Amino acid sequence: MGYAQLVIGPAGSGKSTYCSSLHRHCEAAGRSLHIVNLDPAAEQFDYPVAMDIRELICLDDVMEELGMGPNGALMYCMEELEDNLDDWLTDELDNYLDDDYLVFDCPGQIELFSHVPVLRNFVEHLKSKNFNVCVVYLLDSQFITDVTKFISGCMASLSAMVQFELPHINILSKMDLVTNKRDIEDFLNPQGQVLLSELNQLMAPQFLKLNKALIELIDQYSMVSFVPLDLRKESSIRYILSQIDNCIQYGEDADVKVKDFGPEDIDD
Ligand SMILES: Nc1nc2c(ncn2[C@@H]2O[C@H](COP(=O)(O)OP(=O)(O)OP(=O)(O)O)[C@@H](O)[C@H]2O)c(=O)[nH]1
Ligand SMILES: [Mg+2]
Repeated sequence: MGYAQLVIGPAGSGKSTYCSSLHRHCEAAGRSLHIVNLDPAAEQFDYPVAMDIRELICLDDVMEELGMGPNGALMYCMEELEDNLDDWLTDELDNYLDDDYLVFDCPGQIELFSHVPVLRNFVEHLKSKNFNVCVVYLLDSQFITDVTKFISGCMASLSAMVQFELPHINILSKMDLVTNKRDIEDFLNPQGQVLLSELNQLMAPQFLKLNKALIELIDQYSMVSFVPLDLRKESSIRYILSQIDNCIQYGEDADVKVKDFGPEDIDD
């Protein structure tokens, strides 16, 4: 059994920074973790790159040879990845053993986690190789200063939840930049009714029904829960990692192996 995090979220939400902080944290804790670059446009890394999509395909080559712009070329590269799941990815994964923990640092193009099936198929491939996968969705706390922005962030995360159908953790990144904590606190564990009344106050009366439907949708998917990430605090990273480990049952198998079931453990 392998373990994996798929780190996604809008452009600039802090995915690569999170990956490098996680790597540093695990290194200090003596825990092995490998970060994989899935962004063909990335140029600099603060973490050792264990696997790199740029070994498969180079964004600049695609732009030059096919005359594409940066976004079109990126989608082309990701489709190339999809076409190479059975060879390139499988060969690369063969370098890792049972119990290895991989973290995939993804590009931030939102279409990759809303409707384009590349990453979904990528994850299916990982699952077929016996990986337990958790989606880690990062949202920049700087954009969550009012309820309308919060709702749009939730809806983007929700579309990823629906697309991947995997254990899913929402992270509010860059908490060090939040000066007024009260602005954010309302959104970490918000109450549906409170959000609804704020939304109704901000929007024209013809949106009342839509607002109610949106909040109900978010409530029903248990979406209204974000874990704050403050990279200055080791405890914050540790907490998030423990939540993710829990989702993908990392460490639990080991416990089962060492537990010695005696007759007293058997239910009558
Ligand atoms: N203050 C602060 N800045 C951060 C934090 N995380 C990321 N940043 C900054 O935000 C910018 C984007 O961070 P990245 O980690 O590159 O974001 P990304 O999601 O990987 O971006 P793309 O790969 O382009 O989608 C960089 O300038 C980072 O230095 C944080 O926790 N606090
Ligand atoms: Mg990045």
